[in-house]
Amino acid sequence: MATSLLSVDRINAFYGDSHVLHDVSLEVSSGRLLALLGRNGAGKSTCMHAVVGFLPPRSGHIRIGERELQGAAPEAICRHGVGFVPQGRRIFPTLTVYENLEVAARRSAPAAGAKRWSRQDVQAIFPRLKEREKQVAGSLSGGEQQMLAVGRALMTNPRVLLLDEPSEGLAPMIVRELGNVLAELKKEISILLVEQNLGLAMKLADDVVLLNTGRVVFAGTREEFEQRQPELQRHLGVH
Ligand SMILES: Nc1ncnc2c1ncn2[C@@H]1O[C@H](COP(=O)(O)OP(=O)(O)OP(=O)(O)O)[C@@H](O)[C@H]1O
Repeated sequence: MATSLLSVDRINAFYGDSHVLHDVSLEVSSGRLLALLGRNGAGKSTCMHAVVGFLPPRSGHIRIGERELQGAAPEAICRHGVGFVPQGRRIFPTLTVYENLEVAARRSAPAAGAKRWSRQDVQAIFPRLKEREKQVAGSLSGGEQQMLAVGRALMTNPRVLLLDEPSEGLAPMIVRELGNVLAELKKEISILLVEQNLGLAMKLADDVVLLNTGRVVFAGTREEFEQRQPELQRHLGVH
């Protein structure tokens, strides 16, 4: 049986008085990719923001391995091995690809169980980033910028990688290319993926959690999800 790496256990999160996540639980197992699905506004990004410490939940637990993350600051959560690629790819547009990767590098020892990533390791997964090494990041295509954003997160030596809608705004051909490199990447690291593109999510997912208005309406393997897809379709956006 796969061992749990990132565990989100019955969290409740609020924006002011607005209760957005209701007893949400999920487990990212070691070596697996979990796709977190749901319509616009279902609470997927909020769930990621809860994990990385931007919106600490009011109740529940978040653990990586044995370590409790609930209540920890975002820097500490990152140091304990949670890498985050937010929606909209935060890269430094005026720095080169090389510089973007190097400034993200963590010099301290990786968290227990994490790999130390070098720029060369990242470029082996994303050969485009080798070809474009000297180019300023702002001049890259959308797909390349997304790869760079993922590469920057890898340079922090995460144990688990959180990707928030990596395909957003990319042309279908580029999404296919991104899907191929993410398929390679998932051999190296456990991933929590938020994705509106169901085709991409199904190509990559081992496990699926489906949210509707901040509540889990399905949790299981991709195969179980696909079997129940006709009845679950109403909880998905039209993509
Ligand atoms: N900063 C905020 N302040 C108040 N409410 C917010 C804030 N951010 C999100 N919400 C609300 O929280 C709920 C969940 O939003 P969230 O962004 O997590 O959904 P999502 O599933 O990621 O959707 P999307 O695909 O549109 O990003 C929505 O009702 C949204 O309007």
